[in-house]
Amino acid sequence: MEYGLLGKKLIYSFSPMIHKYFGDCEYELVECSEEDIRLILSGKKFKGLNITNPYKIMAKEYCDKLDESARKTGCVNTIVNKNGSLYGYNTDYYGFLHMIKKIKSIKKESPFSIIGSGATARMSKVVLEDLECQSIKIISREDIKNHNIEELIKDTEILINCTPIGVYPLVDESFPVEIKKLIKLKHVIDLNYNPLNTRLMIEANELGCKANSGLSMLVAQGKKAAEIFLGKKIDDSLIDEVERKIRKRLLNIVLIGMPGSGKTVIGRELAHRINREFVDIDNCIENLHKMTIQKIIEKNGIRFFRELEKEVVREELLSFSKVFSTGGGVIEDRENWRYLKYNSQVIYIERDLDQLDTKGRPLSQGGIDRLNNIYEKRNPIYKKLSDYRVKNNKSLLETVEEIVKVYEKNFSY
Ligand SMILES: Nc1ncnc2c1ncn2[C@@H]1O[C@H](COP(=O)(O)OP(=O)(O)OP(=O)(O)O)[C@@H](O)[C@H]1O
Ligand SMILES: O=C(O)C1=C[C@@H](O)[C@@H](O)[C@H](O)C1
Ligand SMILES: [Mg+2]
Repeated sequence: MEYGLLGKKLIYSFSPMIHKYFGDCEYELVECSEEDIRLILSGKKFKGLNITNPYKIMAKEYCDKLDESARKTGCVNTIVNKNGSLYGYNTDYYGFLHMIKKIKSIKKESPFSIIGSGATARMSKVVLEDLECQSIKIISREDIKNHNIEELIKDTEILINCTPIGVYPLVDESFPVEIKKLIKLKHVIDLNYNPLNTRLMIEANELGCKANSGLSMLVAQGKKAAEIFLGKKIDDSLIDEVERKIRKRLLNIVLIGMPGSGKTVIGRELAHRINREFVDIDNCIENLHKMTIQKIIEKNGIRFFRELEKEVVREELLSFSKVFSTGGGVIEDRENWRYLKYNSQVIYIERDLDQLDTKGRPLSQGGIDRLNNIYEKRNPIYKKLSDYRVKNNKSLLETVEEIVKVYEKNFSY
């Protein structure tokens, strides 16, 4: 192995993609036990490594020299092999520093709470101290179990999650601090990045707080690691560019809206136009159950159908880089709401009610009054869940073109 990442569980990692952008080097993901990692580090048959959880503290033992970031944090996430001598760094330190400096609304006077007690929590504390932040509380999982934590950290304005809670595939794991009780909370930084919007971030947004994921830190630490691996300077401006590229490449586009509004035909054409895979959730349900939606509902009832739909939504919407069309009723089940947000930008397709196609759609039967009823109930939810709204009262190709423009302009945010 030349370059790569060692850690216990790595299926969620974006590091190979990041190192492709910065160094275009062979970069492998290697899941290791502690014994494996000790053998790899002592064998020294590599050029450069990143180390992730839970081995960042242990990795320090194998380094002949540590830079300041590694010394101060007591953790190593980057090791370069120079003629048999191992040099250890903590590029997370630089990545987090870069990220925090970019968020203009964060002030050093703000009360911070760091949740976690591992290497990431240690590193975050050192960065905040170096930035002369005045109030930093560190809360471990033990503290959460033993105290009324929301009372203890009630002044928190900025909360930083340094635990892996909510990381793919356990995306639904709920955060142990009830953030709605933190009435001064303004900003949540979740240092996880897969899914792109974590449950904690989605809940923070619902409370009106700002939320950032760890993607910006991950890219910035990757840039620093690439510089160390390759022994060359990489311009800082590339950090934002790579982050934008990654977001644009990974974010799904999910189309929601009334039954018969054009989600499937638009989705198919859009995917073709921007060269992405297209997935129609209704079509997945039909394939899974080997029956048309109409038949499934006639035979087993709407409840049964909604359960199948939820199963498929969960399976499909944690992937990346696709265009999805959904069934009009996907928003009826609140548990699907988060799934629409985890890795996607949601576009509400709006078409005049008298233009909606009702053929073969059992729930749309009963004329315009029936459609009006459905619309009154669902329209506020479609609006609430969507990032963009696009009217489909023009030709199909014009509607698709409008969505392509939204995608080109906004998807990297
Ligand atoms: N802009 C448009 N111009 C002409 N026909 C359109 C337009 N948009 C949609 N249609 C037609 O409306 C019908 C319904 O479209 P489609 O099946 O894509 O809707 P849908 O939103 O996916 O419905 P469902 O919620 O039932 O899955 C199709 O026959 C489609 O060709
Ligand atoms: O998830 C990842 O790919 C990584 C996470 C952090 O631990 C980083 O320190 C590491 O370099 C890469
Ligand atoms: Mg459809």
